[in-house]
Amino acid sequence: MSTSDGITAAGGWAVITGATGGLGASFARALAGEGRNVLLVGRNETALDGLATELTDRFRVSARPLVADLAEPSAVSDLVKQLNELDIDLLINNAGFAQHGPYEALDPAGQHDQLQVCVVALADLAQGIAPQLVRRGRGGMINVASTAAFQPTPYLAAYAASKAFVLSFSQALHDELQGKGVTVTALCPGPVMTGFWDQVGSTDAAFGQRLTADRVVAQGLDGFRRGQAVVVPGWRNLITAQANRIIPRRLAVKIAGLAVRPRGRA
Ligand SMILES: NC(=O)C1=CN([C@@H]2O[C@H](COP(=O)(O)OP(=O)(O)OC[C@H]3O[C@@H](n4cnc5c(N)ncnc54)[C@H](OP(=O)(O)O)[C@@H]3O)[C@@H](O)[C@H]2O)C=CC1
Ligand SMILES: CC(=O)[C@H](N)C(=O)O
Repeated sequence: MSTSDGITAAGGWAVITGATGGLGASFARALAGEGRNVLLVGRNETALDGLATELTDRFRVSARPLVADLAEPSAVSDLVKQLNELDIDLLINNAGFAQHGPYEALDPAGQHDQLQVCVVALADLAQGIAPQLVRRGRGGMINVASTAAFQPTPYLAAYAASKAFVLSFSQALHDELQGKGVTVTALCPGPVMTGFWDQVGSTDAAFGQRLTADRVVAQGLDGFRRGQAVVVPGWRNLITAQANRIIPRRLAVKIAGLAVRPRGRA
């Protein structure tokens, strides 16, 4: 059985990082609902087990939980080895989190982990599976960036920079791999009310058009199937992203900082 994007439903696996909730769980449900086998990666074993059971029962697919802390370089290299023992068609590089606030007040270990998860692990996983995608000449990856990728963002400085990396990296890979039958898409959501914001601790930085996780995922998968390099769900988010490419960068930074500044703090 083969789906419209050429990804084999029977046998081929989709790997979803950050599958324990939010966008990742929504990707897992959408893909399993199409008959894909799914490998669910995250740290919360109970949540992964629960989702794997749900997907197996509902959709009669294989759903495997895989516990890994992507802030740990050795866990990422172990994961790459495991991925190469499977027939992977699709990588959803989704795990990530943000720290918000005045830079000097942010937890240094958290900042370091944020870069490990959002940048280093994402790039290592992409490179880990690229050879098998190219060898087969089909499938691809969706790398989850953000509307924060389009401009430097005060109070989300490292997070926005990490998402700018994801956007640039994905656009470059898209160009390299499209001639080899492999699609790479950067998905750039605006605010989605997931556990992400509980982890951030406030919604002060939730700037832009709010959409549900299911809608963001549906648009991401649709854009991927159309071979798009970049998907920005929501027309208002798309206009803001485009405007930030046109206006002077200094002005874009100022506006972003005003939009997401911590309320009630300096
Ligand atoms: N929500 C939003 O407004 C937006 C989100 N995004 C991006 O979307 C992606 C998904 O976020 P969202 O679903 O909203 O947030 P959630 O907090 O709901 O999900 C984040 C996922 O990332 C996983 N994760 C975090 N740290 C690690 C780690 N060290 N190792 C392994 N997995 C980890 C979490 O799993 P666990 O805790 O089990 O490890 C969880 O499954 C992120 O990359 C985020 O930056 C982009 C734009 C807007
Ligand atoms: C500031 C935002 O809402 C952004 N899309 C994100 O959190 O990644």
